[in-house]
Amino acid sequence: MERIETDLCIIGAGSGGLSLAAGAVQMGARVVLIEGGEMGGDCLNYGCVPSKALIAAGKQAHAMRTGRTLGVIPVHPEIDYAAAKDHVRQAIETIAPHDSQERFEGLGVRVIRDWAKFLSDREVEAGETRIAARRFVIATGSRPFVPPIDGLDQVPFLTNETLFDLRERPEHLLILGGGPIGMEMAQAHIRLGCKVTVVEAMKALGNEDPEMSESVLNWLRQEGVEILENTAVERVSRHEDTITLETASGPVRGSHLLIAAGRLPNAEKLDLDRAGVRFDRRGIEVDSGLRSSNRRIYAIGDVAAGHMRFTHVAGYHAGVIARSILFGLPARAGQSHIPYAIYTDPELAQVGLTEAQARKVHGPALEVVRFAYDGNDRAIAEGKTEGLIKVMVYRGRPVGVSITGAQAGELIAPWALMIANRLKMKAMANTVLPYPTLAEIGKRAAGAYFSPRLFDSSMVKKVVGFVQRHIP
Ligand SMILES: Cc1cc2nc3c(=O)[nH]c(=O)nc-3n(C[C@H](O)[C@H](O)[C@H](O)COP(=O)(O)OP(=O)(O)OC[C@H]3O[C@@H](n4cnc5c(N)ncnc54)[C@H](O)[C@@H]3O)c2cc1C
Ligand SMILES: NC(=O)c1ccc[n+]([C@@H]2O[C@H](COP(=O)([O-])OP(=O)(O)OC[C@H]3O[C@@H](n4cnc5c(N)ncnc54)[C@H](O)[C@@H]3O)[C@@H](O)[C@H]2O)c1
Repeated sequence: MERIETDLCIIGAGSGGLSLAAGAVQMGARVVLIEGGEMGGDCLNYGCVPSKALIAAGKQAHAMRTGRTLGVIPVHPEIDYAAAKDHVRQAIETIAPHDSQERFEGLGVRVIRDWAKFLSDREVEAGETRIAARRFVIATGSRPFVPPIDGLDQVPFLTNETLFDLRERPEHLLILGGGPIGMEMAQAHIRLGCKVTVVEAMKALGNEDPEMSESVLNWLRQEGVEILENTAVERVSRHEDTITLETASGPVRGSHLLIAAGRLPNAEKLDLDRAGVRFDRRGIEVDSGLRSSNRRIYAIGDVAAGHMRFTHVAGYHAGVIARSILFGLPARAGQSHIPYAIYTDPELAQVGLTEAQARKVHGPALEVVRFAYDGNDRAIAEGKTEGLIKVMVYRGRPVGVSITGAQAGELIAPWALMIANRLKMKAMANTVLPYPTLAEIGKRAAGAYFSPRLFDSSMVKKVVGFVQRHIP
């Protein structure tokens, strides 16, 4: 048994753990990084990267089937599903060196490839190594939640951990769960020539502003995705090549089943009770500085309870605790400035409060300004006029922005900057943007905020009248 003493021991080499390890070692800390599975975690191997690569393949197929309004005669593309998966693999392999053991060892990190568990609040064991550290960081991520449905254990099903290895094209993909994973994969698969049915127990994209999610769901339905909402699955069975989901409104049949019903934190196997770290089904309990119930042990990313589960959040958490661990400075992780996007087509992006949340917090003083894509020249030129931005403004500052439409994930960026830096709406209105760009949609929303103040104001009219009459 090898024994190591170090400044910082990080468990999990995914989005959070890798960011922290790279930063900490380059700032002079001795760092041990423990990874039991694949370097790069969920995002690289089973999440963001493969899903976005498959979405790109679907987009390409969709472009070939559409375009008549632009004068391009649509064709029926021949889909090679296995080759699309080759593209997925290629994308992962291209990015993998950046997250690799070799790269981190090159930076000076001691990387241990095994599963870690706590022996006490000062010591962790991983395979044949015991690590004592001044601080521990748990960055073990999450895994798919598989609901306890009668018969499911007898039926082969896919999750995000196996879907991207599937090489035969599903004839009819059933998706249990209409969250971001379910809807992104539904659209990618319908575009790659599968039939797709989503069965959602409550409301699909139910965490989003309903006006925004409805627009995305309508689009998906138009493309042929069947979305059954408020539909509970009572039993699952398989007969030969057919999987059947029994629901109150009748059976739903398909050839493959993807479970996308939410996530569970990877916490149980860490023997956290030995370290005095409290956790529950939502994850490891953390304070505003991401410290667990044991102040020497932090939790970041998907495993931290109550925080949004995104790659950029895990990276942000790494930055927050680096300040506290490396410099002993106070640091807290906020949520109100965190943007995200759902990469359906059209995309859905959000930062800060939705309209309903903002109305609850700010009451009648809240102003909501809107601008539709069909008023943007670039959107018209490209035939992408489906979409909307809504900006929730309180006392001259945006407190939330929702966008659906082409490139919503890109268009949310300046609003994330505005909210993170508490900029006022005039910062957006004062910005000059190139014409014709979709980015002007944001500026037009800021214009919609100022227009009534400028154009409906008797004071403004008086001042202008005075200047015109009296100033030579
Ligand atoms: C299909 C899908 C699509 C997604 N798309 C996006 C997207 O487009 N944009 C976005 O921002 N987010 C997306 N996400 C979410 C994103 O992947 C996660 O939020 C992110 O990976 C969380 O990072 P993390 O560091 O907390 O965990 P992970 O990246 O999952 O890393 C955790 C690591 O810890 C390791 N580990 C676990 N237990 C132990 C142990 N006991 N010992 C040693 N190692 C251990 C695991 O093997 C894993 O490698 C997606 C997720 C999925 C599933
Ligand atoms: N673009 C992105 O950034 C992106 C993409 C994919 C995933 N993610 C991350 O991964 C996380 C997980 O995504 P997800 O879609 O699995 O989770 P989710 O929790 O957002 O959605 C799961 C859905 O499944 C439904 N559900 C649960 N049990 C069910 C059942 N028995 N039958 C039918 N429906 C059921 C829920 O009502 C919910 O709508 C997200 O929260 C997000 O943070 C991000």
